[in-house]
Amino acid sequence: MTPVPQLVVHHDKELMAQAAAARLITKIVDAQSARGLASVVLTGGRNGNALLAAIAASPARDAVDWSRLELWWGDERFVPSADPERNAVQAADELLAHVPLDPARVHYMPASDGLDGADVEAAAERYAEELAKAAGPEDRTLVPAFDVLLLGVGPDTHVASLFPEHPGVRETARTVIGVRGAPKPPPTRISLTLPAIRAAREVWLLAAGEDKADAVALALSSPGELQAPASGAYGTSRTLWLLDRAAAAKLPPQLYPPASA
Ligand SMILES: O=C1O[C@H](COP(=O)(O)O)[C@@H](O)[C@H](O)[C@H]1O
Repeated sequence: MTPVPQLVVHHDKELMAQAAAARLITKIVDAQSARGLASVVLTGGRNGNALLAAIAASPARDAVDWSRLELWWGDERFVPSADPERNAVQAADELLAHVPLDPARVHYMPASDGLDGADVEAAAERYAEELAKAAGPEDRTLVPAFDVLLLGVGPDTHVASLFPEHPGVRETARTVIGVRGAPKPPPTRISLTLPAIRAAREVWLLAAGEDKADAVALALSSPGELQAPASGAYGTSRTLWLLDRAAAAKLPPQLYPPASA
């Protein structure tokens, strides 16, 4: 059964990033205590980067055993590996370059100067194979049951690189796709699909700022994932929307959580 989304509304985007960082640190520490390893899927975008920066600034980051963290990406801009537009380059600037990760556990999506060159479909297939190898027999799909999968919500309700009415949002067979002609630049990207996203134990959707208010209201009024891809993103045990007041401003009153800080 699809878990009902839970909403937490913070006062502003800075507080939202700090609270999300505290939440993610705790989640990673708990997963490492329970299973030895934790796995997190990172997002790009302003809110995802603010969350990483807040982790970097938190003294509690030292509670994480960074060498026992598997990192994946939900999407990537298909540009050369050192291009500042890459989500991975931005994540390195904000956090990854400042913590002692095990490089073998950091699963970058391919870049356009990688083994497949400019062939984005082959690059997507390569990432799908890497995910499939990591999926254990206990996983019911071709991707691991990630502890937390982060998604920034775009102002048009896109998540990862799945855009409204775009072919990728209809994909049901593959776990990773090449995206061409994305409405947001750069046009060529790699993305997890909705079935891959839904293999995560917990999916956390991040949206802050007034430019996200329409998207949040639309996605949470269930118009369907074709029109609002964010509405099709949920986890097997929890779906959490982390918002600030500006992004929650257009939610219908029955959805607005009463006791958010
Ligand atoms: O292009 C992308 O945009 C979305 C949302 O970004 P935001 O800056 O509007 O929050 C992001 O989630 C995705 O990973 C990224 O590739």
